[in-house]
Amino acid sequence: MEFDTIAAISTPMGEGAIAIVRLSGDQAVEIADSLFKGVGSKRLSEAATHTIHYGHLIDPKTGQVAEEVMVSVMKGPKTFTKEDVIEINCHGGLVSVNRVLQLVLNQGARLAEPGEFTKRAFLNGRIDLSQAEAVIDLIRAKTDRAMNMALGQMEGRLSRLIQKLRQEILEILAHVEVNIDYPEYEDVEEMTHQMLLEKAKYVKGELEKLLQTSQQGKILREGISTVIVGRPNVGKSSLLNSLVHENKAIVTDIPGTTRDVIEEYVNVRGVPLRLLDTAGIRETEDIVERIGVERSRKVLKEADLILLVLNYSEELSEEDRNIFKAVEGMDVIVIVNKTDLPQNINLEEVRELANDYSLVTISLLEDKGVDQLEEAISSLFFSGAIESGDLTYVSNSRHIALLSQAAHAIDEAISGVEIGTPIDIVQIDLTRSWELLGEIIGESVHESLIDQLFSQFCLGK
Ligand SMILES: Nc1nc2c(c(=O)[nH]1)N(C=O)[C@@H](CNc1ccc(C(=O)N[C@@H](CCC(=O)O)C(=O)O)cc1)CN2
Ligand SMILES: Nc1nc2c(ncn2[C@@H]2O[C@H](COP(=O)(O)OP(=O)(O)OP(=O)(O)O)[C@@H](O)[C@H]2O)c(=O)[nH]1
Ligand SMILES: [Mg+2]
Repeated sequence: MEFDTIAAISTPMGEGAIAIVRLSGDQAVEIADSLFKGVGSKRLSEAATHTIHYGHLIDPKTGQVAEEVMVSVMKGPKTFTKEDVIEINCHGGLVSVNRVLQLVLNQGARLAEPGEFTKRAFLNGRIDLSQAEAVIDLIRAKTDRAMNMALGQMEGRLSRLIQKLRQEILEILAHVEVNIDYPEYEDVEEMTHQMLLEKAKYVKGELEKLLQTSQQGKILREGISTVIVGRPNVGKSSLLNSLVHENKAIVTDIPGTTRDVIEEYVNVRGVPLRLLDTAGIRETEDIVERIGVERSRKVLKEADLILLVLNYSEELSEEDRNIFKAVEGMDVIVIVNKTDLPQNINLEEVRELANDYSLVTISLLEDKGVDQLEEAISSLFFSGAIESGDLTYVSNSRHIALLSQAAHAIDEAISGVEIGTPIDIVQIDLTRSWELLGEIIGESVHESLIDQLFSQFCLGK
C-alpha cells in the first residue's frame, strides 16, 4: 500500500532525558538525511538498515545547528510499520523535541494522527486488528496481570485461536457444499450431517470456553467496579482513603458528608478495583443529600462487587437491613467498622444477614483488619485459575460481542441440522459465524470502525 510519510513525537510531553521523534513512510530516510550532519560525510541514505548514527540536525533556513541527536535508520519491511522508519533521539525538553518535529514537518512529513503508526502496522499486514487493539490495552494496563494479558494478545494468541476456528468452519462449509452438489446420495447426506454436527459442536464449545474467560478478562482490563455502601457516618469514605492510601474523599463526623459518587482506581494485591464511594443511604429531607442517595442506588445496580459497611458501635437499624436487601444476589463483602469503640452491634445477627458473604471486622481509625479485607477481595476474584497463564483471555467488549454472536450463529446451524432445516439455510448461519469471527481480527470490518478504534491511541503510537 502507498502512504505519505508521517511524523510525531513518540515520547510523553514533558522534561525527560531523551525524547523521540518518529517518522514512517517512503520519504522518511530522505527527510531525515536532508537535516542530518554526521561525523565526516556520513549520509543516512547510505547507512545500513537498523543502525543508529550520532550527529546534529541543521536548520536548512539558517544553516545553524538545531539539535544534537542520535538517529536510528530502519528500512522496511522489517520495521514496526513495515515502512521505512526513522527515529530521531533528541534531548528531552519541550522546546527541543518540538523543534525537531517542526523541522521534519517543514521538510515534507505530515503530522501523524493518534495511533497512525499502529494503524499502518495493521493496514500493511504486520499485525491484525485484535493485536493492534492490544497495543492500547498494554499502554493502559494498571496491573502486571493486565499487562501480561495484553502482551499475549499482542503476540497473536487470540488471533491464532480465531483463525483456527474459522478454518474449522470453512471445513464444515466444504462438507455442506458437497451435500448441496450431490443431494441425491443419501449416504453423503448422512455422513455430512454427522460430521457437520460434530465439528460445529466442537467450534461452539471452543467459543464458549473463550466467552467464559471474558468476565475475568474484562475485570483484568477495566477493573472491578466496586461500590462502598452503608448508612451515613459508618466510615465509607475512610475506607476508600485507606484502600487508596491517600486522603481522596472528605471525612467528617457529620452524617451525610459525601454527596456525590467519588471514583478512584486501586490495585489490591493484583486485583484492579474501580472504587466508588457513595453517599450514605438513608431517608433524608436534604435535597442535595437526597440526590446523592439516588445516585448511590443507581451505581449499586452496575456494581461487580459491593463493600457493605456497618458500624460496630451502633445497633443494626432498619436502614442497614434495607441495604442488605438491595444488594441481594450480588458479590458482597460485609465490613463491620469501628471495632475500637464499644460494641453495640449484634454480630450473630450480622452473620445471619451476611449468610455466605465474607465478613470482616475492622477499625479504620486504628488501621486494624484492612489486611483481612484485602485478602477477602483478592480471594474472591482470583481463585488460582488466572495465574496459570496458558488460558487465552478475551477482555475487549467488541471481541466479546462478536464471539457471542458467532456462538449464536453456530448454535442456529446446529439446531437447524437437528430439525432438518434445508442445508442452504444452515450454510447461511455457518457463513455468518465465519464472518463475525473475521471481524475480530479485522477482516471485513468497516473503515469507520477502524478509524474509531485507532483514534483512541496516544499521539505518536
Ligand atoms: N525505539 C522504539 N522502542 C520501542 C518501539 C518503537 O517503535 N521504537 N515499540 C513500538 O511499539 C515497541 C517495540 N515494538 C516493535 C514491534 C515490532 C517491530 C518490528 O520491527 N517488527 C518487524 C521486524 C522484526 C524483526 O526484526 O525480526 C516485523 O515484525 O516484521 C519493532 C518494534 C517498544 N519499544
Ligand atoms: N472510632 C472510629 N471512628 C471512625 C472509624 N472509621 C471512621 N471513623 C470516623 O467516622 C466518621 C465518619 O467517617 P466517614 O468516612 O466520613 O463516613 P461515611 O460513611 O463516608 O459518611 P457519609 O459520607 O456521611 O455517608 C469520621 O469522623 C471518621 O473519622 C473507626 O474505625 N473508628
Ligand atoms: Mg462519606
